Amino acid sequence: MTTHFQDLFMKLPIPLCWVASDGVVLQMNKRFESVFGYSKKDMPILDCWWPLAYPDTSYRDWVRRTWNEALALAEAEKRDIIPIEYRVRCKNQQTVTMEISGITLGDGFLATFIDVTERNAAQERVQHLAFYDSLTDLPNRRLLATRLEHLMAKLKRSQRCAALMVVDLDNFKPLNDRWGHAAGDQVLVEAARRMVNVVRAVDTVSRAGGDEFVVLLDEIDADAEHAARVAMDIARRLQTSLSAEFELSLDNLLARGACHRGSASIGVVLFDGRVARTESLFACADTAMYEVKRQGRNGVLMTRV
Ligand SMILES: Nc1nc2c(ncn2[C@@H]2O[C@H](COP(=O)(O)OP(=O)(O)OP(=O)(O)O)[C@@H](O)[C@H]2O)c(=O)[nH]1
Repeated sequence: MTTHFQDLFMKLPIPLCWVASDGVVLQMNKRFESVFGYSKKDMPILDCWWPLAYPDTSYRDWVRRTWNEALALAEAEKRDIIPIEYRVRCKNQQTVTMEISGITLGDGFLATFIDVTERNAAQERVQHLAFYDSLTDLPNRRLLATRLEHLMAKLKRSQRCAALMVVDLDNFKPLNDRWGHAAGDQVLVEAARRMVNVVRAVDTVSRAGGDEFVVLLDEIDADAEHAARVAMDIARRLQTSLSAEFELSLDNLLARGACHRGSASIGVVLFDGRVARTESLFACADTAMYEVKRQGRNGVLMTRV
């Protein structure tokens, strides 16, 4: 390298590492050392880099294979090394996600590194916001709809029954009015936690909005009578869990020992893979739930489509 380019190489604000074809690390720039913490002392040859950067052996094998393939392709087709994302362990034990690419240079290659850790985390946050309720962290309507579609496809094959429940908390507005919105929020979060504890991991507890939740019980049984008993049993357990006292532990309320005794009205619909329109499930469960409200709240009513 001429002095001019040597200077440029060392000072460029992205990590760079130049490796010869025999695996000798010819040079890394300052940014490489500051980002990863490794210097030429740590990695005089490329073989030292792999166990440092990728301590997990199976992940390391995958990285080496994909990197070598990308490098071979770049050499064969005389073009840049295609960028691939790798999780790299730094010397300070932190892991960063890097988009690694580069160019073939001389008889070796020059690797370039772009830190995509933050970008990926932001994408995950956006993705999460699109499918989960921000208060309770439960799946939202959108994710519920997707899960219901998958379940319908499964039920068509298995010929089993499943159940959908609309769970609406009773007298939630007076709670908000008396103790404030933050206290109401706390009850919603706790109600969500309790419901999740009642159902199986394959089931879905989602928040439909306000104080209304929708619970989807995945495949229960092929025998409709037995499935109905199981669904009713779970609905009753949900009802019981929501009737237990809610402690309101907000700072300003603690002194007053505030608590809330809630209840819920639950409409259940049992169905199988023959249902043509999933909207009808929501309508049936909703109607059943409103009937419970009409009869004085705090109850469960089941219907079938
Ligand atoms: N704290 C809190 N309140 C909410 C939220 N979303 C909706 N609400 C309130 O929840 C209440 C729900 O209304 P309703 O279901 O009609 O009230 P309810 O008293 O439970 O009536 P019943 O269901 O007939 O027993 C409304 O007062 C909304 O303002 C929220 O995210 N947090």
